[in-house]
Amino acid sequence: MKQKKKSDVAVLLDYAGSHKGLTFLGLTLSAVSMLLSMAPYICIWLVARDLIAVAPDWTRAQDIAQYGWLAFAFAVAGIVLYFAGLMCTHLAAFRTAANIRKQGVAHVMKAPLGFFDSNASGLIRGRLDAAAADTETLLAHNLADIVGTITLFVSMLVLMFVFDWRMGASCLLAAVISMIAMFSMMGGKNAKLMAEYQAAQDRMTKAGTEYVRGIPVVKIFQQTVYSFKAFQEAIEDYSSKAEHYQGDVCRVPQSINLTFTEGAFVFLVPVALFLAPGALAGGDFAGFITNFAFYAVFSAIISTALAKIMFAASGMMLASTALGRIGQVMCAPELKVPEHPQSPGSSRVEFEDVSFTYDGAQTSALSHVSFTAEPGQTVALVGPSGGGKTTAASLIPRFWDATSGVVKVGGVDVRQIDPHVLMDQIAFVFQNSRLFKASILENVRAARPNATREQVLSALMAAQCGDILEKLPQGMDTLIGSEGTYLSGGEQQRIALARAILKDAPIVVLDEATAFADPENEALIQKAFTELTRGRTVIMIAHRLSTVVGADKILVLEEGRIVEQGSHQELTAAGGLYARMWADYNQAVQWKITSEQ
Ligand SMILES: Nc1ncnc2c1ncn2[C@@H]1O[C@H](COP(=O)(O)OP(=O)(O)OP(=O)(O)O)[C@@H](O)[C@H]1O
Repeated sequence: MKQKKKSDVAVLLDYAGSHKGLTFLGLTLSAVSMLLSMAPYICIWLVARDLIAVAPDWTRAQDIAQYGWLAFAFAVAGIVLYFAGLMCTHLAAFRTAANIRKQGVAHVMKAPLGFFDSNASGLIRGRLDAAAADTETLLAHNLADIVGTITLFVSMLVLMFVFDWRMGASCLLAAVISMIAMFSMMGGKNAKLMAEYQAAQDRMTKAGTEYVRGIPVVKIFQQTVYSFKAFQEAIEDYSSKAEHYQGDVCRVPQSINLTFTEGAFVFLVPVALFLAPGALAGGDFAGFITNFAFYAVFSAIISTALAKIMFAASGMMLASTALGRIGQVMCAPELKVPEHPQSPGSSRVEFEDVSFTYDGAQTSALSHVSFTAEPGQTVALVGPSGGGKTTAASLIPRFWDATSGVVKVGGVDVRQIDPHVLMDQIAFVFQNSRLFKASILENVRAARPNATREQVLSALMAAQCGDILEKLPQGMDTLIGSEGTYLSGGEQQRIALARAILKDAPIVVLDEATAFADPENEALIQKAFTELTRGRTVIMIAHRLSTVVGADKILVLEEGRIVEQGSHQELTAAGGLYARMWADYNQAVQWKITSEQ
């Protein structure tokens, strides 16, 4: 059965949780305040009625001061309740937005780590933050305005019968036409146009951001005209859509809407002129004038309420888009946690006929991969770019789960191991290991929060970071990334290695790229690698073949398959892909040495 889609307001109220009551209280106060704000108009009507009744002997109108005070009291009470209502809706809105942020972050925390690879965490946080903020206006202001306006319309229907239904109907008619014009801009086929217009606006913002981000590359390669093209196309697309929507589609309904919003009395005057002769003949001209005065003044509130509804409609759209973005975050896949977790028996890593396809990809990144890394062994993954090395390594700490086949650690399927226990078993170092904006001490200690300073220092020394500590003013207490303390790529890599050394996990997954490093750094990184991998099971993604010569086993991955495996000697003797890669590597080294001579 097709499930009925929940309205945006219902979804928001779900997020409000226990603060739902506060929202309803705020909305009730807003409705009551709208009723109170109409009372002064009735008092004005009473004053006008009494004055006209006693004219020209005004002294006989004794109750008018009393009506004046009453009007004042109602107005003040209306304002007080309005602000009290706003306070409730604001509190509820802020708490709901906080709930959205909390629930979003809690959900994202359950996502597999690989999710953050394709969805930068900053982007997720930014999206969640902005979207949560966008819902605030709806809950804090717009809903109260909508409830206030509905109250106004119901009261108008009542007032139509209390005073003069024909004049009341003329005011109501103006309001109804204005609303129809407004909704025609947003409903039907215009809703699709509006969505396209908003999508074009989104694309333009993204293209602008991309353009600004790419400025350094653009400058280096002198590609100013080319790079601006995408941004320019996005701007042109947006402006043509905006012109079409705002200019062609909205011109007429917008004009009608504004005319009737600002001139809610347009039908009142002709209706009054039409009714005047009858009132004169009927002998109650004074009553007629009084009613006219009431509706003429009352039409001012209609304009204000309609203007509020217009803002509310745009707030609804903003919140609807925001809820869509929040929904995307909430749809992040969840890492399945085993009900009866098992403990890994050793540091053996095993792939049994493992295949893996990324979400949305046409081809598999890994196909039927099987291999074993015995405790203490080093297994190197080599092969052409895109062969699946990083993917294979990512399946061990469950960045992703295998699409088919089993990845085992210590004889247990990784999906059956408690994620925390699994993480404790594995230390991983990637090419661009991220360091936090914190001290070196805290960065390294992230691996083992209860480690002492001495333990951190000894990990730093094992990772060959002595020279880094020496040149920094506060040694390992120096904050990284602030006040000019920036570390080179190779230096950052060594700090990340210290972190992995401190973790002291039995399995090490490492991406051996030394792309950042100068020869001096490279030698130090190699030493740190040796410290880190000693006595551990190591799965190493190797980019430079010199580092894999001593590996116990080398797996050559091409297009997601293991095409060769064996030791360096066996593979070079086999004369296959590895032998060709090795020959190419030596030639490149030779060429480097010759050109440096
Ligand atoms: N997050 C992702 N989403 C979709 N496809 C991906 C993703 N990451 C990698 N791929 C694809 O999976 C395949 C294997 O990529 P992988 O990064 O594992 O190769 P690799 O051997 O590590 O390459 P390199 O040596 O260049 O780092 C490639 O075709 C790649 O395009």
